[in-house]
Amino acid sequence: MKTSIATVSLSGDLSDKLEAIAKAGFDGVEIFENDFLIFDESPREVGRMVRDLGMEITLFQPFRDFEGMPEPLRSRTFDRAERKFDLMQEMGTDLVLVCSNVSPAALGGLDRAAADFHDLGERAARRGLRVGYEALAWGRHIHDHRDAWEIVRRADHPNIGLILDSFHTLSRKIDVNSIRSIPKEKIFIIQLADAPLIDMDLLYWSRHFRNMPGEGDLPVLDFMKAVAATGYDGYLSLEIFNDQFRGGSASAIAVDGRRSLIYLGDQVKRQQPESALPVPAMPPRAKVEGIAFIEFTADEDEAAALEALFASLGFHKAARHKSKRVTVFRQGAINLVVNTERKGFASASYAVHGTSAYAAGLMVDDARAALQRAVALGAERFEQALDAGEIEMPAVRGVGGGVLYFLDRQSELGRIWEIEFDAIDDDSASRPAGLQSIDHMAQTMKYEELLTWLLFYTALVEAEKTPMVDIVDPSGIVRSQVVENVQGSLRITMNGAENRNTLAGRFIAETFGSGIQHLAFRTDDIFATAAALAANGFVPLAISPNYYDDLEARFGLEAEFAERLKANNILYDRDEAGEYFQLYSPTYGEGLFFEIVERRGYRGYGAANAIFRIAALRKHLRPAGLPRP
Ligand SMILES: O=C(O)c1ccc(O)c(O)c1
Ligand SMILES: [Mg+2]
Repeated sequence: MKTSIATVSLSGDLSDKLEAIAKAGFDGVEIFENDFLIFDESPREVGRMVRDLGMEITLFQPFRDFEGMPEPLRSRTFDRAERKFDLMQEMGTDLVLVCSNVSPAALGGLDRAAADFHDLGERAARRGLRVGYEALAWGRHIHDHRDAWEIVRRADHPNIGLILDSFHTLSRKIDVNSIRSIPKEKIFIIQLADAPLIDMDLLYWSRHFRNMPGEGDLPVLDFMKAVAATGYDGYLSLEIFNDQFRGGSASAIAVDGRRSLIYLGDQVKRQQPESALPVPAMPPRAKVEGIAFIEFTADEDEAAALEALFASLGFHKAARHKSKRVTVFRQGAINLVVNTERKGFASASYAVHGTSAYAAGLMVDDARAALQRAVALGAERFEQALDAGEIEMPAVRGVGGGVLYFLDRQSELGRIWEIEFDAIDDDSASRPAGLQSIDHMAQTMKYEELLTWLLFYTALVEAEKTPMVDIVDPSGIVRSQVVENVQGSLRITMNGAENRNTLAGRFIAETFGSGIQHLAFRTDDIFATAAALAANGFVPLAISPNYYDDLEARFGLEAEFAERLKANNILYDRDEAGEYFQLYSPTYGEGLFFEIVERRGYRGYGAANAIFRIAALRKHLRPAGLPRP
């Protein structure tokens, strides 16, 4: 599959952009005129830079306000085109994108536009160049690819073709099936972009909010399936106008971009196996049975404190690693691993982030296939030296530089606890509290990283995103996005902090990076669990009594039931599907905390309760600015 991206999609100057694009593995690049105009090198030099990086220039763009001009503007427009043709020949590209005219001077009429394109095609042919016509969603006369295609068809010139851009077609909700009958050789290139659904002016939406296929809400896959049905096998080229991407890391955005195209191609190939799109073969998205373990890194003192907390939550010390300072705490299907090694990656993570949950293990259908897919999608493989008797566990780098491991039941990985660990008898007095499994894992990150990890997870494993919700923190907004599978066996909540004053923002600042901020454990009986926890000496996060008065009124709860919730500091939510109960621990260290939930049919995450939980958790933070104890 040939991949390309428009330089406008990334931050930096042209040479920074080109380097990031090449490094991410793209085959081609669209040179956006402004990126060239503000750059000091000659067109010839730009062409050389692109080719030295092993890429080609897929097209030069945009050429604006061309078709339908009255004289004398028409002649001037053709002169302007000749100047750009000179430039293209120096750069070494044969394709220019002409976007539909937005000028008030433009005259309508498909035949007039077709005649203009025929003439332009003659001029282009003399130089061996090609012209692709794209309908902008806000074009003055032409704003629908069906009209643009009709103009190209009537222009009837081999050097004139159509450029389809998913944003322009999908933002206007134009039926994508109209693409299927276009001859593939008349489609000169495909531009791709997604966008979140926001009700706003089309031009503004397009210029500021586009994102990578799969990151937004537009049916880009349907668009791409229609394109593939024509037999199209050329470049897929990203054109992403996005304010945040322009200010972000060019290399990170480029990696996301290439991942989005590979994932899109993969979906097309699976749903339309007969399509000609040359997509790299890779295993399907991994099926996740659950989160098999979470691994913490800590020093000896903090490990002891964590251990005491785990004991109060009803975990028992279950196994010790045969050769490493690694202990497993278990309850139900939950494995919490504490690593106090002084060498290796756990130790390096501790040095950077302090006590933290730096790794997670997913139980999947085929761990090695999951790794293969992750690598095909451009994920960074994680490997470290093994001791004798250790099993190699497939892994990639995840959020905040942490590690995401893959286990399965079909290989020895499913017996990791028996193979690498010795079972131990726990001598503590704590009793199980009915915690069954990890309901969800909450990862906190900067807002700019949300789309990256959303795409990472959804491209890699069988899981989908749910709509973004705003969480109100007394010090700002945190955006929350969920990735979950239909079975509910994988639930990841990602919180994107916009500033460092929110609880989430502080977590990132204090632990020097993104990571797992909390784990939610599932119980089948929240009240029995609360009683068992109390017997173990667990002190829950205290919730304001005012919350319970409001709750009683809001849901029409029985006074006795509301009183019971209040007595146990349990938060409550309800929707059409059922009821939800939440109980929290205070924060540990720099903002790490635990949650216990019971779901009675409910599928959400208690977003309405977040403000109460955050306000309560904040009381446990040490004042900002004080050094770590
Ligand atoms: O916003 C624009 O003007 C613009 C220009 C060129 C394109 O290919 C496009 O999709 C949009
Ligand atoms: Mg475009």
